Amino acid sequence: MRKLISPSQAQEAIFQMLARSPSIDCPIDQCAGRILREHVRADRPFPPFNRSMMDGYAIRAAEIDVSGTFKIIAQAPAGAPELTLGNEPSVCAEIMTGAVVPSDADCVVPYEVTRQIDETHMQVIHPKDHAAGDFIHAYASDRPTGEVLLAPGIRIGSREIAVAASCGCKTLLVSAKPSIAVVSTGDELVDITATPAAHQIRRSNDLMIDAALKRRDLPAAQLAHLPDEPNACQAQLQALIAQHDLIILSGGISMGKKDYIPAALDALGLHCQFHGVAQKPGKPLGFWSHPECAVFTLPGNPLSTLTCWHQYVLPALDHFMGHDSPPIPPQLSLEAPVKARDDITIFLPVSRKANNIASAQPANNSGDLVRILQSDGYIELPPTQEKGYPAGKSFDFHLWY
Ligand SMILES: Nc1nc2c(c(=O)[nH]1)N[C@H]1C(S)=C(S)[C@@H](COP(=O)(O)OP(=O)(O)OC[C@H]3O[C@@H](n4cnc5c(N)ncnc54)[C@H](O)[C@@H]3O)O[C@H]1N2
Ligand code: MOO
Repeated sequence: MRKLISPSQAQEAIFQMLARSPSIDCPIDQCAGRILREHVRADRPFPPFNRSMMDGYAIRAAEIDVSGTFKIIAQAPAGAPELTLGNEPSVCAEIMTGAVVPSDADCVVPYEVTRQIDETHMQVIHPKDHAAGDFIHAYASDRPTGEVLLAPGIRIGSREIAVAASCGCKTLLVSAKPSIAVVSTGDELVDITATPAAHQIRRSNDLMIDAALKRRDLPAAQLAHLPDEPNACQAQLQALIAQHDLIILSGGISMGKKDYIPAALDALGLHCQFHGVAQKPGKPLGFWSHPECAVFTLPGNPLSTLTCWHQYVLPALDHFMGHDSPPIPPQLSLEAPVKARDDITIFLPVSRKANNIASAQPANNSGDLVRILQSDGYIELPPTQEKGYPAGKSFDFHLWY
């Protein structure tokens, strides 16, 4: 490990070195969850005509007299071109929701507030209750033609799909998904299909990372396992670096005699941006870069891997994809006093209770992956000379994926 840097310096270093994903055209029905890389402008006004908001009658408001009676002279269904009421006074058109309001009408009166007199006449029950503009979604009142409706960098959800579809976008320019390899290391680890011997454990970090990536719609292109043997480890890493944009590796990066990863990455010509962060868990976190590939080395203890994935890899993926305005983390306030450190940041697992209260759920240590089940996420406790924080103090909360 090198000189420890702070969590914010680590994040800054990652953002500075990480390239941007290229943009690709994507069919609109496959864009949900992706990051937009173009401006989408209104190709016509929103709405493109005076749209009736109710089923009822289109009238001229100034013609409502004490009798409230109108002659029905036309039908204006949705999907029919604009019509006019003409010169005859006190006439109306029967109109449907979504239909174009006749050019010389200015008010829509819903059926519920009228009474049908006969086949061709209706009466407005309370004549004084209606005015010009009622129940008309006016032409261009939402947005004029040419206005930017969607800007680059946003995550596309159902609302954005609806707006883009309304503008006639069959495809959208979005960030290409990176090819990601998730890599585990360590001779003590066996595949879940194998029965572990007494000295072995089943591999779980790789599946944990892949599951979190899948929730972000970025499944790993490859899961690989490296042996604790320097030459094989370096050769396999070289092949992985050649094939993928990002590598998320867990384990083999602290100070053990068989922690070969840092030396292998150095030997392969990658540049170590940092190795060692003043935080717990996750102190041996590292980041190596190369023009075509970036490697996150997450400490192998499961809670360290999980926390570092959330704190560093997830924002880095957003940055890589061009999504630069991730949501501001909610603040939770401590239910009871907690211990902190004066030299390092603590990421403390907590459960989220009503009224945004954080209840500490510390693990036994960062190898305890079962206790994490009782937490909903973690809060970030910066270093403090007091070595603790009182009940009621608020901190950024990050939900587990
Ligand atoms: N002398 C020092 N020793 C250690 C330091 C240190 O600063 N000085 N840091 C400690 C910290 S903090 C952590 S965290 C760990 C991280 O070590 P590594 O990244 O080298 O991880 P390993 O030693 O390979 O594994 C640690 C632990 O996690 C288990 N593990 C690893 N990968 C997986 C996986 N894919 N699935 C499930 N479990 C996994 C592994 O079996 C070990 O038990 O180093 C401390 N040591
Ligand atoms: O990074 Mo370690 O998580 O303190 O065991």
